[in-house]
Amino acid sequence: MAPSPAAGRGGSTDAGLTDPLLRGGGGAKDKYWVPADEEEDEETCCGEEDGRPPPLYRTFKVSGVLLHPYREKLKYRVIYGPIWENFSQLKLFPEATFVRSASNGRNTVHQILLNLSPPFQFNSYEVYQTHVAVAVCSSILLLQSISFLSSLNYGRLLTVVRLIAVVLFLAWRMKHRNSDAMWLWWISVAGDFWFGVTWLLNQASKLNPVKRVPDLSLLRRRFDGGDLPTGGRGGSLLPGLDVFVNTVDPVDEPVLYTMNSVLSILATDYPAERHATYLSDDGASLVHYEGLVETARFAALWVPFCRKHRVEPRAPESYFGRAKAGPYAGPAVEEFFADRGFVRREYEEYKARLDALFADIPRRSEACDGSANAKAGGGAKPTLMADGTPWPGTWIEPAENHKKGHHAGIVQVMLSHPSGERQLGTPASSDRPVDFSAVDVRLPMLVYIAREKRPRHDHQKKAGAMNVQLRVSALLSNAPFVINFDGDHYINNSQAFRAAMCFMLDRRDGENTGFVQFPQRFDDVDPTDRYCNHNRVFFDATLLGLNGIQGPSYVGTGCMFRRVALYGDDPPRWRPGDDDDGDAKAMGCPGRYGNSMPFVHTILVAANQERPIASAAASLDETAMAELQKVMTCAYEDGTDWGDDVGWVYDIATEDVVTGFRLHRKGWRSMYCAMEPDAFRGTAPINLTERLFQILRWSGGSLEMFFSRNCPLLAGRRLHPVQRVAYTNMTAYPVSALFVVVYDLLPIIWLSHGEFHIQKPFPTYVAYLVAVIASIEVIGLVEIKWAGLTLLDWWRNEQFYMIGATGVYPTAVLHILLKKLLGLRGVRFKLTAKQLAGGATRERFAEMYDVHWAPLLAPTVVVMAVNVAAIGAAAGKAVVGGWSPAQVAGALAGLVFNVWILVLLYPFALGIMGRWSKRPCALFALLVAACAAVAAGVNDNRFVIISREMHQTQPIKSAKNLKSLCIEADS
Ligand SMILES: O=c1ccn([C@@H]2O[C@H](COP(=O)(O)OP(=O)(O)O[C@H]3O[C@H](CO)[C@@H](O)[C@H](O)[C@H]3O)[C@@H](O)[C@H]2O)c(=O)[nH]1
Ligand SMILES: [Mn+2]
Repeated sequence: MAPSPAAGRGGSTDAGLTDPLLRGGGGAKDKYWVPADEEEDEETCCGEEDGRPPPLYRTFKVSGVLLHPYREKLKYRVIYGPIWENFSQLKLFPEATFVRSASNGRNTVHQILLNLSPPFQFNSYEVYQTHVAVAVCSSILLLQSISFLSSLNYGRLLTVVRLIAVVLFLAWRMKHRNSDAMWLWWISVAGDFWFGVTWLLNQASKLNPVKRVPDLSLLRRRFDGGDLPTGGRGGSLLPGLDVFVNTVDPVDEPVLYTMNSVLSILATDYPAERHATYLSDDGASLVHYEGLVETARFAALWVPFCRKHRVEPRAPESYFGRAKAGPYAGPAVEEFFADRGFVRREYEEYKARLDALFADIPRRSEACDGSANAKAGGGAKPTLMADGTPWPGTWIEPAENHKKGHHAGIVQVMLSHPSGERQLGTPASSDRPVDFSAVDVRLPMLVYIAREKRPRHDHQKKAGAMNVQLRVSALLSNAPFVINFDGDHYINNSQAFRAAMCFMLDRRDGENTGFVQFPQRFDDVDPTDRYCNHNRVFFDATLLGLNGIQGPSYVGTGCMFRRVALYGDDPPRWRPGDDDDGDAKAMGCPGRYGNSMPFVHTILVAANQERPIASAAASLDETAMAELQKVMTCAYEDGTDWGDDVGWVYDIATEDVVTGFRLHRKGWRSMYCAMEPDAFRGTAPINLTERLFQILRWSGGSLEMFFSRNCPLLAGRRLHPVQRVAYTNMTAYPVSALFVVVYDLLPIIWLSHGEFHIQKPFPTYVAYLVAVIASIEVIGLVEIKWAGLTLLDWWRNEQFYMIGATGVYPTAVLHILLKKLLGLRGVRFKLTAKQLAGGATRERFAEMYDVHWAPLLAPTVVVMAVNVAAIGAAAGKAVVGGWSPAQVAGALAGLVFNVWILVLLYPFALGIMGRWSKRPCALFALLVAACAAVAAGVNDNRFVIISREMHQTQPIKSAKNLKSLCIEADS
């Protein structure tokens, strides 16, 4: 049974945090979601009575979409059923007023009036439950008012309608092979066909969106106390979790972000003895190492402070940076302000120490040349650690064995694994006026890793780094689950790990769940999201759609994995035979995993979810250290399956999608987990060029995947058929851009030939186009309704598709062609530089106004120029050309097209204007001037003569017509 709301609030005494609310896109938008019964029916008939644990999450499906404009006051009817034990609970929800109730014997129906004013925020579990009820009742509302559509949502209906329109359109085009240039006609028919097919593929994966909402209070009761035989405090039974954080460069990826990410992980609400954090530093820089030392020290204050006052979010930079703090949730409000003040001052000092590292380390090394210098050999000045010994990683002054791409492997346990018992802190003292005598002050394990790098060895970027983390963590803590973060992503909701565990531990499909993906969310994007960094259509619509099939794809960060799934194990559902032994043998085969026997032994153990983590870490003797060093070497993976069937996948710019795909292909399913407040947040590139390089990497990587052995079309039968369709579309999409570019450049022909028709009869063609394009937009609008998005999200998505399609995607296609035909390198993993959030000194979003020229920008500039020219020429000809009304109409249709392209490319235009883009009217003026210039150019002598002589006697019909007229005029 679903828990009663009371359990949600008071159920757990120890952490009693407000259960974070399950993202619904906020308020009334969720009226489109109803509880799904098919997964639940089993559970509704048999609760705990038959000895099986209740489910840890609930499933919701889209029911239908109200197309009428959003109304603030809606009448809902509420079913009195499993959701509430008692209707009086409704009063917890102040916006609800009771109207009346009626019963038919089976169900009691309550009618309530909800007054939801957007944006509507949920802040307690009870309100969420009401929210669920609202979803239930809105479906009834829909059933009554639009019964015909009750089972078929509008989106699906429209999809069918559009499909028919597209088929008719293509049939009509094939029947009327009539154009001013047949070769172009063929290209455009091929393009239309391709657009139709890819649209259909895309739509297929969105037909059954599903939302799943974890039940955190139930998880707490079952695994943290309450219902447990071990009972209460410290006796958590949650499984172990290894957390991976990746970083490369302390400048391009500011150390402060990375350390905030680490702090938010150390302080998260998960039993300290059950998780361990591994920071992988691909630059092997001393700044990261010493920064982590400082962080471990500061964590001793920060983590207990977060626990004591139940602070959110637990990354100090964003906690102290928030303009408005959330409501106080802890038990010691009287001490809060003093404590906070103290911690804040300490944080400022800690930040200053981090900053100082950039000056201190060079100074330290400068100060003592002499002996250490000579010892190191090679003449280069060594970079010294705090104790005066040379740093084994990269040096400021590069030297053999101490430079980027060439250095030894380093592993260092910064915080060792804590004991399983709660450990209370000390009362306030003079040097630390914060009372921790009632707070558990244990810190989880923290490890620094810099893998070995050798010249002429492909280190496989992020995927390589994570595979090393996987092996090192196996030897140290070997948790059955792992979660990975990019260095700039921090935990924004301390319940996130628990939410993901609800999916992993659920009795229905938990054991077949290979990974749980959270959506990516970003701070510091400009308010209008000029470059579509939030990418909401993908994260909130596409991934929800996939969630209804086999699960969302892996998107690189904020994703929890089952360790054995990464090792290439089969999900239980697909394991051959009854005995797990055969499988176990394959799993333990060293050739596959490399020749570290201690590592191979950890593999079978990793499947055991109940085992507490990290006993090994306590006794790190020399042999253990040697083994750790061994699994970090470049040579370790030679001749093994690492990067292929084991771990994160290599030789591709987007390790993420392909790794998730490999798991899906094995038959694992994945789950999508969105929460309110957002589980994790990171930074996004808001400079146009950085952003374009990012999507170049994504589109190039996708194509590479399509043309590799990981092509979705080649996968076996364990991949769900619709999931296969979705992956095909997800990897082949850049190809469409070739046709988009052709269409966008069509005005060239028109400019050079005068009037030109790609398809005749032209008016019918235009009518079809309008219908086909309009319907796709309407479907898009329906989609944003159920996905809970805004018009702006959708519009930016449209715009950015066009920007990508004009320059980036064709470049990606070119890359892959060169790679396949000439064996050149494919798209590379270029690190996305992160801007430091606008401090007092820096202008906010300064990066957005920086113009970095790159060849990648050129094609889009050409497309813009061509369309501006077309507008100008049309204007010029219309003024002096003496056109017939039919011609003017034709030109107007063309004009609409040109303007549409320009409107879509508008953010790009702003991007290349740099600082001028702060005054967008300048752009408009520029456009008018450009048009006038082109129009004047068109207005050449010949043209004037024709228009003067032939004025109104002979309309110019086509290029040929024009030529003959010229001859006439000349003679
Ligand atoms: O040699 C390398 C290069 C990169 N990284 C790390 O990889 C992460 C992602 O790199 P970033 O430049 O921030 O890429 P984004 O474009 O922001 O990344 C998106 O796209 C990537 C795939 O292209 C995914 O891996 C990421 O998770 C996803 O956020 C960062 O933490 C880096 O530190 C390494 O560890 N080693
Ligand atoms: Mn990133």
